[in-house]
Amino acid sequence: MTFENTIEFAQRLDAQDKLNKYQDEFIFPKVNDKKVIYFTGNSLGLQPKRTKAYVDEVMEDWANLAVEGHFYAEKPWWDYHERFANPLSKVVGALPSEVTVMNTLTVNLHLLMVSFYRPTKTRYKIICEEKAFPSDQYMFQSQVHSHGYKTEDAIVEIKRRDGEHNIRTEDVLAKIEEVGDELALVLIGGVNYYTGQVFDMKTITAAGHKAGAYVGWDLAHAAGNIKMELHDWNVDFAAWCSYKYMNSGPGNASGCFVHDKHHQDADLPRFAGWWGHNKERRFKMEPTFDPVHGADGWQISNLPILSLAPYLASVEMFDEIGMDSIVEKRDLITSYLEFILQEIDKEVDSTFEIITPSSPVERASQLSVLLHGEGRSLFDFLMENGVITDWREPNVIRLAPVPLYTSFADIYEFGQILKRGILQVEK
Ligand SMILES: Cc1ncc(COP(=O)(O)O)c(C=O)c1O
Ligand SMILES: Nc1c(O)cccc1C(=O)C[C@H](N)C(=O)O
Repeated sequence: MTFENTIEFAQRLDAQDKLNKYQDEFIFPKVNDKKVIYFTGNSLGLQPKRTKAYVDEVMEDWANLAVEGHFYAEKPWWDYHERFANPLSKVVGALPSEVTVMNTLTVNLHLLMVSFYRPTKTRYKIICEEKAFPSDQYMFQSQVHSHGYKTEDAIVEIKRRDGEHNIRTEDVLAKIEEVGDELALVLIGGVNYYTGQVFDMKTITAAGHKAGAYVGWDLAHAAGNIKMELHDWNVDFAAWCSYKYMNSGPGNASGCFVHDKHHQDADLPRFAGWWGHNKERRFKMEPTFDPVHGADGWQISNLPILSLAPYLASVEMFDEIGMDSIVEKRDLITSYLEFILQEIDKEVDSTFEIITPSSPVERASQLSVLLHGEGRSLFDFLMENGVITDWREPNVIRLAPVPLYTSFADIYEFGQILKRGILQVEK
């Protein structure tokens, strides 16, 4: 499609957009009495209007039923999490038994590493990406230390080549082969938080397995953003937060995937708690742990229903829309944003650079822009003028035109604000 940098063209795209009506399903903050252009759904998604009713329902049930709500609420709390299995499995390409919701992301990755990072004297290394999200780096360091290994020996980072912003798949595969028999685990962010690069999860997972390692994915920036086939790709485990593209609220519950080939493996260690115990016998208060078959068997505690309520509102919305429609609009609107950035660049002769891959296969709903010249003051200008982006050190702004609530007209308007900003900041 040939794009145009005009409001009329943007409005024509909006008129053809099947997801356009969903913008009205979300609550937008306002700046100067005008709803913002929200580009930070990769950090915290907007609040869907329907969420409040889900939370109110739990509050009402708690008020009216108290403890009886566990079993007699319209959506009983004791198996509330089972409502996620179907819709959430479709979001990540899994069998319903392979997904569960619990805890928060880093906590879940730690818990899954109890099962899938079991180093031996000879096979103890973890491969991850250079500059992984800091929480992942701290997690890797504390995991290898807890097993008695040294960071510099046990953690192998895949580097970017000099002068390049993204990691090449061939370099990931070469590193996996090089580490070979010493490799215990490959654990990478499916979509890199800083650059927005989408990794080739299928190929990397197969390579990790060929080397005899387990392969897991941190899907914080992937869930609700890209289409995945975790089951078919034979991924061992994965976890994601629900507060970014899945709009379930600040710091909210995490989703987990454990491949069904591991569900019956009694030798797989895990940290247990009563919510992972055989559902029929959970309230018999037996002394010996008998895990639920499926990802639910990794649960530990009685679930926080007030956290799950917004997440349920979200997965039901995703189920209604489907990942195919999201991906279709995502690719178009991301390309339109890229076009607008390039147009503004030509018009004002700026010095910014898009560091996200240009191939639609390697990117999703995020363009990261390296600000060589304009820097922090341009970011401040955008924020003051109702464009909510984020700043990541040393000098990158990330723009996520989330397909569920961003219009093509927003992208056009953003271009105009950006142009004004660059001209003003340069003065
Ligand atoms: C890639 C990635 N991993 C981990 C985290 C940490 O998530 P949490 O604080 O929910 O554990 C985030 C975001 O905060 C992230 O983007
Ligand atoms: N969870 C966050 C928070 O509570 C405050 C600020 C940022 C966050 C984020 O989620 C950051 C996000 N993971 C990122 O990609 O930068």
